Amino acid sequence: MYRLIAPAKINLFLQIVGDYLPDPRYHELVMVMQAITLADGISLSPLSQEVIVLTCDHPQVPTNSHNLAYKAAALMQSQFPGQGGIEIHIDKRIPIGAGLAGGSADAAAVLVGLDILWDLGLTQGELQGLGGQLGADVPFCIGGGTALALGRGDDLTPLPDLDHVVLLLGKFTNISVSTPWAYQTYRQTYGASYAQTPVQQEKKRQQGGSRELLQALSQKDIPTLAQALHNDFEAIVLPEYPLVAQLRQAFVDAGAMAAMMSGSGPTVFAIAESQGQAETIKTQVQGQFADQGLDIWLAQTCPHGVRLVAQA
Ligand SMILES: C[C@](O)(CO)[C@H](O)COP(=O)(O)OP(=O)(O)OC[C@H]1O[C@@H](n2ccc(N)nc2=O)[C@H](O)[C@@H]1O
Ligand SMILES: Nc1ncnc2c1ncn2[C@@H]1O[C@H](COP(=O)(O)OP(=O)(O)OP(=O)(O)O)[C@@H](O)[C@H]1O
Repeated sequence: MYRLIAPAKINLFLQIVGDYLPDPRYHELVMVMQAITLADGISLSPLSQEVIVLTCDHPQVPTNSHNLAYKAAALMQSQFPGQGGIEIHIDKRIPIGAGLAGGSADAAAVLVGLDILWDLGLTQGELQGLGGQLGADVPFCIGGGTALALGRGDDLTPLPDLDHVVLLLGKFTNISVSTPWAYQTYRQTYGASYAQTPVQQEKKRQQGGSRELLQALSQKDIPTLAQALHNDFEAIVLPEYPLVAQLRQAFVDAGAMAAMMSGSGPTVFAIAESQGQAETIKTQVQGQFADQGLDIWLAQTCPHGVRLVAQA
């Protein structure tokens, strides 16, 4: 049995530039993505029959072919036939529909795990190419760390690692945001202002503010990086979910360097100066939203993606 961990991600920067020119169903993005220590556990066991059996300890996660981890196994079976079947178990720790790429992380873990189990010797680039067939976030989840993500979000350039920056993550139990809804709503609201040509897109990228964040990152200047956090989705998610906006402000009022929504939301992450300060902020903010179903996790930035942790 092979056991892997599948780190979640947050978006330190997320700019929607316009339509993704080869395929206008997608959006052209500028993102800085960051793996974090909050991670799912994935167990893989070979089966002699060419079947896929998937179980998960979370009732809301589908255990059929709608599960992204199942899709990853089916893709690997189609690309590399004759390797037998696989039993997958997911210990779900990443909140669902949270903007943390929970499904994408699990899919990435299945790709990496089957590459090892079947001794395929695939390169990271080949694994990321397979991941891109499953979803835009999957390629990043394979290698993790810190990366600039352009195009659909799967054109990745590794960036200097952020060393164990202390984070708080906050999500209301009864609020989940569908990523397709977020993009559709963004397009309905702002589509008229999309950059239409490659020249306009490049100008928008240059003026979007990512340069300041990338400079702070290269200098490991966390306070400046904190002020350069950005997420275009906030403009449509925060008005729809005022509690999320209040949570973002509460983290800052309690002393966090900065707070920002991750991905299409609704998780809000905040940067703390230390583990101790994070504990204090957590207690204070938890008290402010008592009885409103707020979960808060402590985590850190993580320099890697999927990792094999045990082999039995
Ligand atoms: C919001 C982010 O999580 C930020 O990291 C990602 O952009 C979303 O990545 P993801 O969930 O893996 O997205 P996919 O599963 O590939 O696509 C889901 C839907 O999101 C929209 N989508 C996704 C990525 C992208 N660059 N433009 C889009 O418009 C498309 O309508 C697509 O049908
Ligand atoms: N392995 C999985 N784990 C969690 N959800 C999954 C999985 N496979 C499929 N899903 C479905 O995907 C939907 C989105 O879940 P997920 O946790 O990936 O959202 P997310 O974190 O917002 O993703 P992203 O940040 O990539 O937009 C869920 O409603 C669930 O039905």
